[in-house]
Amino acid sequence: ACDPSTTFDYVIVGGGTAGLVLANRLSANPATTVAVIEAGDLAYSNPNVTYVPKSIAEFALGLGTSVEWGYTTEPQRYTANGNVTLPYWAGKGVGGTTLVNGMTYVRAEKRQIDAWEDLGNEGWNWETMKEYYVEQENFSRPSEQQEANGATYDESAHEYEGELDVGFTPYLTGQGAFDVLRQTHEAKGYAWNKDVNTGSMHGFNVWPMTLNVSTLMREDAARAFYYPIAKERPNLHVFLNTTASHILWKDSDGGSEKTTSGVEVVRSDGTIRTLQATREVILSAGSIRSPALLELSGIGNPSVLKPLGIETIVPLPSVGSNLQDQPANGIIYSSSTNWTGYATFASFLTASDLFGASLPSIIASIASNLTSYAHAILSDFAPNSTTLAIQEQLLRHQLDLVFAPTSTVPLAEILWVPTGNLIVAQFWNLLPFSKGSIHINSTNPLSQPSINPNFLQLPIDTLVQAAIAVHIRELFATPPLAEYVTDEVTPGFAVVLQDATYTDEAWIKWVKGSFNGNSHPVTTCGMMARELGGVVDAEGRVYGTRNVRVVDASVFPTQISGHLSASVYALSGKIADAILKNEGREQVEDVHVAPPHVGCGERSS
Ligand SMILES: Cc1cc2nc3c(=O)[nH]c(=O)nc-3n(C[C@H](O)[C@H](O)[C@H](O)COP(=O)(O)OP(=O)(O)OC[C@H]3O[C@@H](n4cnc5c(N)ncnc54)[C@H](O)[C@@H]3O)c2cc1C
Repeated sequence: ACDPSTTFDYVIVGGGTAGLVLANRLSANPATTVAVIEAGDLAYSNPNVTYVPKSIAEFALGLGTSVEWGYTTEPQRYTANGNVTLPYWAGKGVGGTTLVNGMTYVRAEKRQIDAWEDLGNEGWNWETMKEYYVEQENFSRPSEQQEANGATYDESAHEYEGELDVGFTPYLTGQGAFDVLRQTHEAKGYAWNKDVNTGSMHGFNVWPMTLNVSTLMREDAARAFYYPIAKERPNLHVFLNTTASHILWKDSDGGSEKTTSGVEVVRSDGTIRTLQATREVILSAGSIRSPALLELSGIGNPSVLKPLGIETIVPLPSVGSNLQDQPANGIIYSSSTNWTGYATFASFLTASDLFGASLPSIIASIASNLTSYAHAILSDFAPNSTTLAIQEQLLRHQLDLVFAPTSTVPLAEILWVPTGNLIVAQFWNLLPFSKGSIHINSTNPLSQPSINPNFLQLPIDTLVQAAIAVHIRELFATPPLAEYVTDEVTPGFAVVLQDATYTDEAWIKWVKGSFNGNSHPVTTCGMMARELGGVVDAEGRVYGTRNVRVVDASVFPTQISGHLSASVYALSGKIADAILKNEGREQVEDVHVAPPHVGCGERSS
């Protein structure tokens, strides 16, 4: 039976960062019906969401509340004691992880987006992504006072009439902090970067945030892409507090590719319902839940599905594997100044900055270890997820891209946070080689999948983290910054001797004993050539299916040096256009070849 209230052209699972861009674009045509299924609720006037922090103590107030899933990782084998579990954050509600994130708006490095094309993704390069970064943005120019505190920008890198509000925090730390940090970086040979969002990220910069500078509210995905259109589009329906359980398949579709008919969902009262999709089902449930939903629907690695009694519908062995996330540590100094405000200062450094004259020997060492790295990755994956040759090829690609002596791709990020009588340098290896996985461990769609980022699996990643730490110490010892600090609080010279080098055991031990995860998971449904272990093609279509896509951070072919949301929005905008283009093509074919298709409660033309 065809019930218009449960039948839509497109069913999007996940009303988050990617899902709401898609919903917005696909429902622009009033004749197209779109359903969004969201496990959480609206957070329109939730103060934990809307609040713009005045100091780091107020960072992301929604974490640990109802707008956050509250995941934890599997025990992390490569930590100091080998069994630490870490909190793993993800947003829940209309707006997704942008309800709880740090609001940093930083795109990516040009060369690393260009490299997505090398992995079998035709048309994915900086120029094509840039169109969407720019088109979506509603950039607010900084005030004179903000400029004096370091908030600068390149006019040509931005758009001023898009939907996504971006601007500098009105609480930006003053007290000369910008000049102190800038001069210190320049003294060490790291240039000041006037705008981190031009595709050239290198150096020291002040980053903008996803916020509305007039209303002083967080700009989450719903404020940008859903609330402004919600009332005027009866063809767009959001199912709140509704969790998708699995994709439904048509029995026979006359082809080798599987065709979906919709999605089964569970409402918060436990009732089960079906939403039909006449065109496509699009998973935008994020890097944790999109691979889980594929597995619950029979798409994945048979060695994961079979023990759970799930029939393999499409064998795609790398679903859930290739997880890449970043370990983060913090170095803290005491300061004689009492710092106030919210700091948005960051430095992005390359492998050549970190390793200097030792870079050739580091490259040689990584190159000679590639096979053993690939073995280590393979041994932590589910059986037959990938092959040694594929993992070696992917590692080689990363090595060439990131460690080449002339590479511009940032490997390290350092956030500088002067706060109270402290200056904190929070830092992470942006592009670790280690790989983890996310898989279901139960057929219950409501239970948390096993999340294993495998932080610091490969020793090179710990070494990079230690090399960043050494650089931070050098920066703290360089004037003028040196004049503003009194002592090292963390780790402290008693724990790691002042002159310890990055290979020193004390650094390695401290990094492994004190890191946290960044909750920046990507590549669990990687967009890559199928031969490389890709899960989706260059338009987000799941291999082996006719009308199922994944569109969210899980399809990033690689980790990036930017913060993820800007690139998730842009990626989603680009795939939405591909879907619409395809739709246009099909409609032309309908007119010429087939009788006009009038479905259930949707297209009438
Ligand atoms: C603590 C934290 C800080 C961060 N800071 C920044 C930052 O400062 N700047 C930045 O750019 N990026 C940041 N990020 C990363 C960035 O916000 C995310 O990577 C990005 O928003 C993810 O977008 P997505 O579309 O892939 O998933 P999400 O935005 O997470 O959307 C997925 C949606 O799907 C829903 N869902 C999941 N499963 C189901 C299901 N079965 N049925 C129905 N709905 C479901 C979820 O509830 C969610 O709403 C941060 C992330 C975290 C966790």
